[in-house]
Amino acid sequence: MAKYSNNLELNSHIFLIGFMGAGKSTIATQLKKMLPVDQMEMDETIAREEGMSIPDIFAKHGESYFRDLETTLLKDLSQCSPMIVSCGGGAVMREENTQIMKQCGRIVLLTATPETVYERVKDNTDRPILNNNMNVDYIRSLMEKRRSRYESVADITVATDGKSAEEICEEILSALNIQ
Ligand SMILES: Nc1ncnc2c1ncn2[C@@H]1O[C@H](COP(=O)(O)OP(=O)(O)O)[C@@H](O)[C@H]1O
Ligand SMILES: O=C(O)C1=C[C@@H](OP(=O)(O)O)[C@@H](O)[C@H](O)C1
Ligand SMILES: [Mg+2]
Repeated sequence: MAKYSNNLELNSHIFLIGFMGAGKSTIATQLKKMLPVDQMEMDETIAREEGMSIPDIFAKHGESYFRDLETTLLKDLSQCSPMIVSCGGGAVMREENTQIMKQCGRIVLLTATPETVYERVKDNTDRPILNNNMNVDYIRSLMEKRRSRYESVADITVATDGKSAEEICEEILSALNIQ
């Protein structure tokens, strides 16, 4: 693991994208251990700056308010030194957001099957979009709606089912030629 950390300078951000539960936050944390750069969790930053949780932001202000916060944060990020960015699963659905990401980083799509996603997120109540629809069928249908968007914006794609965080990171670094 440490083999990456001594001689590497990232020259652009690494944006982790993909459906809820694909493992973006988990993999960002693992990548941070392998690379000498900072990590940014978009949801966490937004929640901290707003002083309330993501479900509370959705409940109080609505989804489009949250989406505007994502865009503002990405604009700010584009001015920062390279880091590993764990995006919210819906961030790339907005074209403006994708343009910002493309200009200042590489986009890594993490995938997982609907069944895997369900198993990973079923006991969690932090995702307002799933809170009233926590079942495999709904996850599958929303994933299908988003799939082409995710695939078309990604520079590389890594499937995560049945893999450890370390294995996934090794695949990402290899595909990005970072070693
Ligand atoms: N490769 C993996 N194998 C098993 N569990 C995982 C894996 N990646 C993430 N998880 C688990 O799935 C849940 C959702 O992961 P998270 O990183 O929050 O996803 P995302 O940020 O994409 O929504 C967490 O409980 C996490 O521990
Ligand atoms: O897919 C989405 O629309 C969302 C994904 C969430 O992040 P994760 O993908 O990290 O769960 C969070 O940004 C918000 O609940 C909306
Ligand atoms: Mg996350």
